[in-house]
Amino acid sequence: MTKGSINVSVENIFPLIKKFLYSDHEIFLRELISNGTDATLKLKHLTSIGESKSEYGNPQIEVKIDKEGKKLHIIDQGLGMTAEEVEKYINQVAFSGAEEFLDKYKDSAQDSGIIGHFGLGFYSAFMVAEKVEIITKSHTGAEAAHWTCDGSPEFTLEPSDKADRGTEIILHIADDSTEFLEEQRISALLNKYNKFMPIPIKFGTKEINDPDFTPETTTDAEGKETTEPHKQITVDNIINNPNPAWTKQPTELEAEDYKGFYRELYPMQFEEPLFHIHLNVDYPFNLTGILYFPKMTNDMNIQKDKIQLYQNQVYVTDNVEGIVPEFLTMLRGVIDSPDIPLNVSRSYLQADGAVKKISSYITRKVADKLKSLFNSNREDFEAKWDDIKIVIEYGMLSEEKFFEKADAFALYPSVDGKFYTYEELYNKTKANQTDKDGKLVILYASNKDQQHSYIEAAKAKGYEVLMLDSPIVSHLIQKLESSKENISFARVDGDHIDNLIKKEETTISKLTEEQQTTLDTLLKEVVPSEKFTVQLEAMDSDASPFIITQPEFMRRMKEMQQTGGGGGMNMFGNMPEIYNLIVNTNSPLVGDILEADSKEDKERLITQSLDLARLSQGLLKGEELTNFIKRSYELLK
Ligand SMILES: Nc1ncnc2c1ncn2[C@@H]1O[C@H](COP(=O)(O)OP(=O)(O)OP(=O)(O)O)[C@@H](O)[C@H]1O
Repeated sequence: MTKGSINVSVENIFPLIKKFLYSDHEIFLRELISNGTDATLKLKHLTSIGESKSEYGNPQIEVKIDKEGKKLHIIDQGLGMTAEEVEKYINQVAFSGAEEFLDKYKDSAQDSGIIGHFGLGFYSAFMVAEKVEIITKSHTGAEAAHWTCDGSPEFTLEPSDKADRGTEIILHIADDSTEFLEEQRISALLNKYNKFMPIPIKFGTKEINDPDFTPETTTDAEGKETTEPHKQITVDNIINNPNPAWTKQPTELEAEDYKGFYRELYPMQFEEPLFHIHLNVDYPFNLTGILYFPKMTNDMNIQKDKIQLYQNQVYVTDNVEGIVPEFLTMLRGVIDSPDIPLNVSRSYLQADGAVKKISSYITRKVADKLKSLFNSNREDFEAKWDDIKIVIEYGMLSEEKFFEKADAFALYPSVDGKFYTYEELYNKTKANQTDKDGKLVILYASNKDQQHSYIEAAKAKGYEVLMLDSPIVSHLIQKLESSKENISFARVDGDHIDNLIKKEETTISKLTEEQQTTLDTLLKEVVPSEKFTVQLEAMDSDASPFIITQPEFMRRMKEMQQTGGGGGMNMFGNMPEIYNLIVNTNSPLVGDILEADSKEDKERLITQSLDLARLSQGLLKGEELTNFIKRSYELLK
């Protein structure tokens, strides 16, 4: 037996490991299973190139709980270690790794974004164990070795009679970590970290129906049929799928396979994804993965953190911030890359060149996929638009490259259910909706019911009205206005239609200057000035007499503030709601107001008309609405 002291400068490293890695104790299992997987894959490689005489076979990794003995076993059939290798890799190399890790992250240990992202390896076992044993037999056939360490720098190393190739790690679970002797806890951990690892992982056994057994049906004397019960057999409970869909080539997979994998990833999700994007690149970095577009609501916040990040099929995190462009964090799926540095902070990640390349590759790939979906089946794409627009619009706002590419597939639906690309929209509206200054005005609505009368007024002029209702639409409009030449967007209820798209011809007012002054004075007496800015306009005589509008600029700034961004524009959020009241001086009703006999009658007509205008904008509520209805009944008498 060899006794020795692990060569460390810290007197006793284990309490430190425990203390600093407190929040992430559970990762020990992932680390040990990863080591077993590495050892197995290394052996596979050696046997394939003839460097090992050992028979590779069908190796698996077994996790076993010994509740009474308070032990947890992790057993692999990988290449194993000789006593010299244990001495070298465990006593010297691994330990210096652990020591270095602690040295580096002692101060930032609170940042659990760092901890748990590898680097600690074998010694993470001491986070949960008071004593650890390694019993290992090398594939070379050398005598097996038995290493024991109780958490102090002292260890023992002696020969063992282990006959079969591979390594068994035995953790004597510490009193404060007995949760790791619970089957459910281990099962949940395996499911979280090891669900897609490349070597089968056995955790206990399970009963299944024997697939080779066909139950016989017998008929008794009375003609009654009885079928034998199914025969149950006990099989290994393999907790992982060693060949998940993303590790395969897209050509090997059918649509059904992608859907199946989605269900495997999100067993609690009953809705099917809309479509998938298979990522597969090996130069200048390695990355595979499958991203899914789920059905999306207009709520942007609740759906993040669904993309899982793996490194060589080992689960790392579901926080892919910085690696996946933000707008795509609303998607689901997996990304697997050995090239993403994991034991560094998030801010470093964002500055890392390789990571930036990965992020822009993903953006490009998503844009290409969307374009091809649009080109190959436009009808289907249009049908899905409502569910995907939030991601696309958000992407257009946040990634310039995506904005450029999205021109080919971003859609602008009309209130009549037609869908235009930007180019189509431009060509369709250019002739009719260009104003006298040569600017194209694109009209839109956000609510078909509320803005019905305004939409109708625009349509009566032959204008096209878009239906734009996602929460970030004001940001998107702002972006489009600044990137496209000579266009502006106007919501249909922003002003009277003739003011939204100003043409040369002006309608002449029927009222004299004097009558207009009288009207203006009258209106100002009745209409509360803190709520409405009165504006006299000579319009078609059959257009509405009173119209309430909200200026585009003000409304948009307020909306942008509500959905974030907008820098220091907080002032808009605090501004009271103020509307324009447009009075059509050519309307017969306005003539009637001027000619009414008494001042009382004049005021009554104004109040009634104002209330009707407010009603059509959904602004008449509460007591004012009650009074309006009362007054209207009076008029009918
Ligand atoms: N189950 C095992 N079978 C064979 N060798 C092993 C096994 N576990 C550990 N080793 C050896 O011990 C070394 C140190 O392991 P450790 O987990 O500390 O670091 P690592 O696996 O090299 O890196 P990482 O920090 O990413 O885990 C390994 O590189 C390997 O040579």
